[in-house]
Amino acid sequence: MRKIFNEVASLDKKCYEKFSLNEELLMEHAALALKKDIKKNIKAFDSTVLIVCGVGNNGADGVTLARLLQNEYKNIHIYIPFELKSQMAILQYKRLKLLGLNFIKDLNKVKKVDCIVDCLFGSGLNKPLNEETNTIIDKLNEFNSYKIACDIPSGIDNKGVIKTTAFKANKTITMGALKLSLFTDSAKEYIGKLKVANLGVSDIIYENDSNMFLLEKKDLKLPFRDTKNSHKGSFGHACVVVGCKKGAGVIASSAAFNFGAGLVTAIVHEELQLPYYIMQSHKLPSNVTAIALGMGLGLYDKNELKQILNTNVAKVIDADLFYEELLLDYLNQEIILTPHPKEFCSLLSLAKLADINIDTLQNNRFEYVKMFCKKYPKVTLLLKGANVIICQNDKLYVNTLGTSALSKGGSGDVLSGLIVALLAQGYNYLQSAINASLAHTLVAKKFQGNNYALTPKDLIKGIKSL
Ligand SMILES: NC(=O)C1=CN([C@@H]2O[C@H](COP(=O)(O)OP(=O)(O)OC[C@H]3O[C@@H](n4cnc5c(N)ncnc54)[C@H](O)[C@@H]3O)[C@@H](O)[C@H]2O)[C@@H](O)CC1
Ligand SMILES: Nc1ncnc2c1ncn2[C@@H]1O[C@H](COP(=O)(O)OP(=O)(O)O)[C@@H](O)[C@H]1O
Ligand SMILES: [K+]
Repeated sequence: MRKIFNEVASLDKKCYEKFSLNEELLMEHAALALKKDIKKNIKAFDSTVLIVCGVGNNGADGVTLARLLQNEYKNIHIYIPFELKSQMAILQYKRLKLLGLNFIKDLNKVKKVDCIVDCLFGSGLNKPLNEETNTIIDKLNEFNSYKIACDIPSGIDNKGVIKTTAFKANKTITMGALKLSLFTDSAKEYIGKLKVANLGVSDIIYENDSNMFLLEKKDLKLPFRDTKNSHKGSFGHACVVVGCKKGAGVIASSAAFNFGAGLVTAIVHEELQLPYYIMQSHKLPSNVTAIALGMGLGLYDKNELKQILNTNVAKVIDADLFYEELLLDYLNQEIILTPHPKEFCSLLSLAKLADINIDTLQNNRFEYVKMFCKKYPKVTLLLKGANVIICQNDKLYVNTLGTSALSKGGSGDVLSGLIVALLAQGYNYLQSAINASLAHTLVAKKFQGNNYALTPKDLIKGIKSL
């Protein structure tokens, strides 16, 4: 996993004050990282590279890049639509002028471009884009070129919100370290592949401590069975409470069994047609080790619910339970909650933390997650979305590995099943949420069929061979 920061200006400052680097040095490295990626992806000398530079230091990165790319390609077009403001941009521009590079005045005259580098705005975007900038960005997005965003796609603000439009990158090369603004659901549409540019000192020196992390494939710890002298009881007994919408519980049960739970029982009111390896019972078995509850619940007897919730074993809570006030009684204990944004809005309202709509939540996902986990530090919260956020107390993790193939009824039920399987097998709450989420998203990523075709069954099948 990699550390994520709210901002990196303080990390840059540390480089200057503690390690005697300076702004020019960092910028040269920023531009070098951009150059390296372009050289790797654009091979032919005959190519055209368009560098679009804004008024601040993001623009200065672009101007510096233009200098480094001179004579590397036949056509380097530099487009500076507004008057430069930052001292570094003015200095780099002066150097560029002396080298005699090609500035363009009218974007409409550019017909074919192999690579576009967006250096309009970076971390300094602090107000809505004006009409002219919107038009420039929309025009850039129309080109069928390899598109790189310098630091962050222009148009995404420092909270990760897109007010009007944003540059749609194939790759974002972010400077120094990962910033939280890169990981909102809406930013995911624009970021493309994400790479961190080294600014001249190693990560260990550049970065400070952080409580926020980006999850990576290599973080996944599958529940491999290392013990030889084992029996089914060694891997726990997961119980899934099946509600009115029975499919949800059936999917979760099946996912749990396939992810290693030694025994799985579906808690049902009436006998269902289930895979033969899933047991059925009207009440919780005495040797239950973990419970999944809430998915497809519908109307359910409150006393029965309380009885299940009062059982002293690990639990993952999903879906309909986020609309039940009685859940509040269980939030001061260790428990995993897996709401999607609408359910989380309900939860925030029940907890009297906020009365907000989904848009407000989506524009402030990290803030609300942190606020909730501050009030309930024992809860492990997994907020679903294009980028999943997992938070416990003051530690926050982001999983960006999911794809829109997962935007289907039943995907979340599979996730609950995976989580309860890991809880049953003895993973702690945080590790259960993290590893189940990683497995869930990596299976979707690996899926061989068309991305509209993934079913819960495919997900469960994919779990077998991750
Ligand atoms: N140590 C550093 O400062 C480093 C900075 N680097 C680059 O510098 C960038 C940050 O530079 P800046 O802080 O100058 O910020 P930006 O280059 O993102 O832009 C800030 C400038 O744009 C103006 N502005 C903001 N929003 C606007 C809007 N909507 N419409 C019109 N003008 C607007 C501001 O008034 C300011 O003049 C980073 O994203 C990164 O690319 C890198 O070179 C690495 C080192
Ligand atoms: N565009 C997307 N990119 C990545 N993951 C997604 C996307 N859309 C949905 N998901 C994931 O799919 C799952 C959907 O869960 P949920 O909404 O609870 O569905 P259901 O209740 O029907 O099972 C979540 O884990 C969510 O993060
Ligand atoms: K940019």
